[in-house]
Amino acid sequence: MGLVLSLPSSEVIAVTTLAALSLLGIKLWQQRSYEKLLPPGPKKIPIFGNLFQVSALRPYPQFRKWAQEYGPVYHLKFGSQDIVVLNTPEAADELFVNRSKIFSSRIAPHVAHDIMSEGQRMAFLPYNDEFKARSLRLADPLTSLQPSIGPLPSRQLRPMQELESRVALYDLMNHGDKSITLYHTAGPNGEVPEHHWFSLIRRFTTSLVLTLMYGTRVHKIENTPRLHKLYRVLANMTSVAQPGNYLADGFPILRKLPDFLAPWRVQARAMHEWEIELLGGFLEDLKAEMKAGRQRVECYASKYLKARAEAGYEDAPGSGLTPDGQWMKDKFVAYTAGTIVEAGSDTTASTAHTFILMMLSYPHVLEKLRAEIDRVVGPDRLPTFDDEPNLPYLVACIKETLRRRPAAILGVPHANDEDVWYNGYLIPKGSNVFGNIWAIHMDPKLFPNPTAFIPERWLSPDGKSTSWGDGFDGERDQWVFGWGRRLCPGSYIAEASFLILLSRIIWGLDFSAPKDPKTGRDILPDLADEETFSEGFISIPRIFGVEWRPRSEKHAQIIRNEFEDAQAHWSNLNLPGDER
Ligand code: HEM
Repeated sequence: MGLVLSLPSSEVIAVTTLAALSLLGIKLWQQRSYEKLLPPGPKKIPIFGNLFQVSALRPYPQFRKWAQEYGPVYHLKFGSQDIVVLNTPEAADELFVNRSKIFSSRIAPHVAHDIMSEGQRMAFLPYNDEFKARSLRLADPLTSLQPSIGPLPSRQLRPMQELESRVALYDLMNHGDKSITLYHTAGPNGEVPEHHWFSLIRRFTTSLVLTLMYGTRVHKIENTPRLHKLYRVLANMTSVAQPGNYLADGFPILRKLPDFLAPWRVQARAMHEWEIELLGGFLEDLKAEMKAGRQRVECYASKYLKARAEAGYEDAPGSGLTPDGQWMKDKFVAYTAGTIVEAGSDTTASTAHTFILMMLSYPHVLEKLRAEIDRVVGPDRLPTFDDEPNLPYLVACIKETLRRRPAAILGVPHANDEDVWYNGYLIPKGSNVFGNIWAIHMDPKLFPNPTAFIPERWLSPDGKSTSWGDGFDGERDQWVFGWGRRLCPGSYIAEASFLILLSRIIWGLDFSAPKDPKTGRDILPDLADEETFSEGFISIPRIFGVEWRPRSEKHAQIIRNEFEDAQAHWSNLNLPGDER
């Protein structure tokens, strides 16, 4: 017979309680010791961490306050998700650039990526084989878009930027005062009315990325439901993907709930159907035209489909990669090209909107800029890309706009594939690591008087040159396009768009804010008020009125002639002409 311990029941309870308390004590001690290894940060509450201390849709003001309190790096917890925030260029360069092998992944937002995008949205892809297959194919010299940071391939788009900017200039000129005489209100989700001047600049940026990806253009704004849907898809994505917006992102355990207890899943699936109708529609149209033998301008998607067909995958429906892991199937192609269309449209357009707001808010800057452009270009022709070396103040004004109000205000967080030690702190594997662009751009040690708009801060001491400063490591002096291997692949395209569009606007058009009939003062959004800008991880200006007119009849005539000439080019390129 075995030994049977027979303790009185009160003793059993005492021993069990003691054991449980000791275990809990050890666990808490381990937890405390572990927490001491992490970067400093605000106090966390059990289970939820810091989730309720920050606005899910407008986190950047609080992220900046914490940067001022905790210094170069701090740690947060959103549910079970570790969040690490880097607040100096040195910290971000060290992890995202010098240790890019480890810090180039993403923690995909579960609801936005896994469900709504069926795991196919490129900007959220982890640094895995799918990402690399996508990148390698994009890097193929046959395709139009170079994947990372090379300035040269983006030049292929310049002829289109040159032509499309003529159309934008003509549109703004003819738009006249519609933005102020018609009373415009944004839609319930911030939708921009099609008659508003914001739409005219968006048409320019969207048309460019559509040409690049699908070989077609946006030749009209009215009655283009697809165009309007594109912006709704984009706005929806930026709010669904915002970290902290869905509990299921921070608490993986909730993902096991059945549908009837997980309304977000049902919603996100419906959003997927709604998105793919648009993104897949672009691809299906192109395929149909290719099958019918109709030629579009060479573009990324047509080259990709041709190359894929030659490799034996003419039809490859579905998500993910082909069985050999080499080629994207249709949904993946649609999301890849679609991501570039969405990533390249509103970020660039909204920065141009912000630029106009800055010019109206700082008239002495506008005066100085116009004097530079008039001196270099004169009244007889439009500015061109060749003028860039002689327009340092323009480049400085664009950079100051990007600094003062970066569109992707907290960037897109990276994730680390291993535990990492930095400055004596542990950054746990799988953290969501933010480069706090907003705190860096607003740091008075780097940018004295940071809320003021001072283009001169970017000029060389003799005032004669400005570099874009977004190249490789050491040269960088602004961080609006992110870091390392995930650095924005469209940065050179965006800069060229700003250069050609904004130089032409300043050259050819006068613009002013509407006046308050009572006070006679300009009605302009307040730059100090966060509500001037939208919520979501792309934070962009809400619509505001501007009156547009040509600077002189001579300027107007040149703008009309250049627009007419562009129509001939569209026809030669087999692209639709502008309908107004
Ligand atoms: C003012 C304009 C723009 C801004 C502020 C901007 C900003 C950014 C930022 C901050 C990132 C994340 C970088 C990182 O992870 O560190 C990004 C990624 C990306 N951008 Fe841009 N961008 C702009 C224009 C464009 C344009 C014109 C295109 C396409 C033609 C584009 C395509 C992309 C793509 C595809 C990604 C995802 C890259 C990846 O995940 O590897 N962007 N952008």
